[in-house]
Amino acid sequence: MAITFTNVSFAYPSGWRAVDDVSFTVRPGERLAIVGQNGAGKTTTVKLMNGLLKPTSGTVTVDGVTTAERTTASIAATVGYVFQNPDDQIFASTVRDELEYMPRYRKWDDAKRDERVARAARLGGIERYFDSNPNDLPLVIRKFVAIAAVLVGECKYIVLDEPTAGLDRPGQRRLVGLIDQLESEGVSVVTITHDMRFVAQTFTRVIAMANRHIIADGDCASLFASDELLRQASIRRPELAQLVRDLGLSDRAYRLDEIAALIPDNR
Ligand SMILES: Nc1ncnc2c1ncn2[C@@H]1O[C@H](COP(=O)(O)OP(=O)(O)OP(=O)(O)O)[C@@H](O)[C@H]1O
Repeated sequence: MAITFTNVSFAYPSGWRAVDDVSFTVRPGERLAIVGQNGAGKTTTVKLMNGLLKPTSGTVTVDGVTTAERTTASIAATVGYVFQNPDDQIFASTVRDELEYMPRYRKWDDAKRDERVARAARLGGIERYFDSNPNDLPLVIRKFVAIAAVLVGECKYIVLDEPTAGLDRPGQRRLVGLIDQLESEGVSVVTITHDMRFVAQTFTRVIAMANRHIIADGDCASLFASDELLRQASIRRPELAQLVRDLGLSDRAYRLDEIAALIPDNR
């Protein structure tokens, strides 16, 4: 059980090759951040995961079945995709209708619908907005409506495109809590992000992309330790990692607890 890319390339109809010979696997319950310069191919890569795009060459399999043989709607039951801009996703005139769309489409019975909708709304912290028109809600809440609408489904893999963009601190905390909860349930979370603080706090595995290719796939410490990889991917090292490096304490520490342990006790 996994999402597996094997030598995947993708060219848009214009002929522009956006992803070139990419191979990697996303395992159940894993959390993975995909980072890299603008135009590196990150969004194209995650759209290949849920069949929004199909490879031009190579194969993408979801739990053993190639996406080329499945409809996007059927893959979406396994791989959920939350758009960067909630307004590209939300279409219903109340939050309740938005969350109940999928159960209706899948013809779930009322008990299952109510249970899944209530859970998703609780995870997204949006219960009190059920009867609101999403257009009347602030961006932070709309982002959680979009996430909750995907969580209603029983996806084993969830893709979040730039989830922290536009989020305030409480929103970021809620997002991290939600990712923790999904991990505990064995759901994989794949995130595209430019927010290196979020990556450092929330992810252990990170894929860096540059110029259509994967240039690194491993732990955050290894990526943050390499000036060359950061340069190629146009990524800035998180402030804490840079600070401990400048102080000569460590090349690999980047989390507060690790850094605290490195500081000599001067009392
Ligand atoms: N529909 C399209 N038709 C043609 N080219 C496209 C299309 N969508 C994206 N591209 C091009 O493919 C390349 C990769 O785009 P992609 O959106 O995957 O990059 P990205 O890494 O997600 O970038 P960003 O961080 O800016 O979102 C870019 O050069 C982009 O201009």
